Amino acid sequence: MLTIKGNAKINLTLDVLYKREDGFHQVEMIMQAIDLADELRLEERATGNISIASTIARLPCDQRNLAYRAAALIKETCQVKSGVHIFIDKKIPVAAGLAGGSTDAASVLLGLNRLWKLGLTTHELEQLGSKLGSDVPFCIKGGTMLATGRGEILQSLVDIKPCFVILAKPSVSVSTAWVYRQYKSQNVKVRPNTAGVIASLGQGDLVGVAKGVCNVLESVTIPVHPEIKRLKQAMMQHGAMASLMSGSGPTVFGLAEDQTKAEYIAEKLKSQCAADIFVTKTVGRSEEV
Ligand SMILES: C[C@](O)(CO)[C@H](O)COP(=O)(O)OP(=O)(O)OC[C@H]1O[C@@H](n2ccc(N)nc2=O)[C@H](O)[C@@H]1O
Ligand SMILES: Nc1ncnc2c1ncn2[C@@H]1O[C@H](COP(=O)(O)OP(=O)(O)OP(=O)(O)O)[C@@H](O)[C@H]1O
Repeated sequence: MLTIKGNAKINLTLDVLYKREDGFHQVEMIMQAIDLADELRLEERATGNISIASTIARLPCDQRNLAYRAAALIKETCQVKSGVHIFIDKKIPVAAGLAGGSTDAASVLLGLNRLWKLGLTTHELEQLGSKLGSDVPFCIKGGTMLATGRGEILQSLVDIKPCFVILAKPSVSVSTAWVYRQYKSQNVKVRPNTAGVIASLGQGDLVGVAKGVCNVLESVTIPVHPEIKRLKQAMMQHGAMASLMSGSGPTVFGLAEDQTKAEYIAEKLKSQCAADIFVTKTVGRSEEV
């Protein structure tokens, strides 16, 4: 038996460069692991079957679950006879822009590599992960990364100066595929200065990072769900250093230098906004096991 934690992510920047021939969009984004995490328990099964159970009733337990697909892929690739039962203690909101499914898939790849003693390198696990979804390779690596290509090509950046993260998840769900389909570059008013944010990270300049956060997918999701804009404004009004929609949305994150401030902002949001509110913090690569 093995237990493993899968961290959620936020996008500090997200730029879409162009639509590719394969239908995906070429992106450039700075991704950050956060401490909000699902916990997965993996138990080997001699029967050879893969099964899934979770704390969320509406999550599918078959091939539609990314964790199931990850187990099936690594089992087939490495010709493993054993099966596995996967229990997912779900803490990350679903369809929220926080890579909940992707991080479960990453945890299954990392966990089964250990449980089944397969000896795959991190790079090999990333390659398998990219077959499951664009965010999966980042979820395998964590920390602070520049992601390019369709999101699967990673370059380590200097870890963000540790800070607190307030998350506000409105009750709507957003489909990532739909958001990319609707994306039109002419509707984007401000694009991220990715190089500038990377320079701020390198200098340990959290204020510079906060000033630079920017996500072009807001141009699609906010017009349909204006509560995202209201949450962003409320975060700033109560003293967040920055606020932004994560990924394709709808979750909004805010950054705060200290825990007291983060909890103050969270309390204000809880009393004023219809959203699930969490306080968490950034996780650097060096802090991971
Ligand atoms: C929005 C982000 O979460 C930001 O980190 C990612 O770009 C999306 O990553 P993901 O959920 O792992 O996405 P995937 O499962 O690979 O793709 C879901 C759908 O989103 C669209 N998609 C995704 C990534 C990308 N670079 N271009 C796209 O157009 C594709 O239509 C795809 O069918
Ligand atoms: N293990 C899983 N956890 C959460 N969702 C899953 C899982 N497996 C499959 N799904 C499905 O994937 C869809 C997207 O959920 P997920 O939580 O991964 O979205 P997301 O946070 O927006 O992802 P991303 O930020 O990578 O685009 C949901 O409709 C859900 O039913």
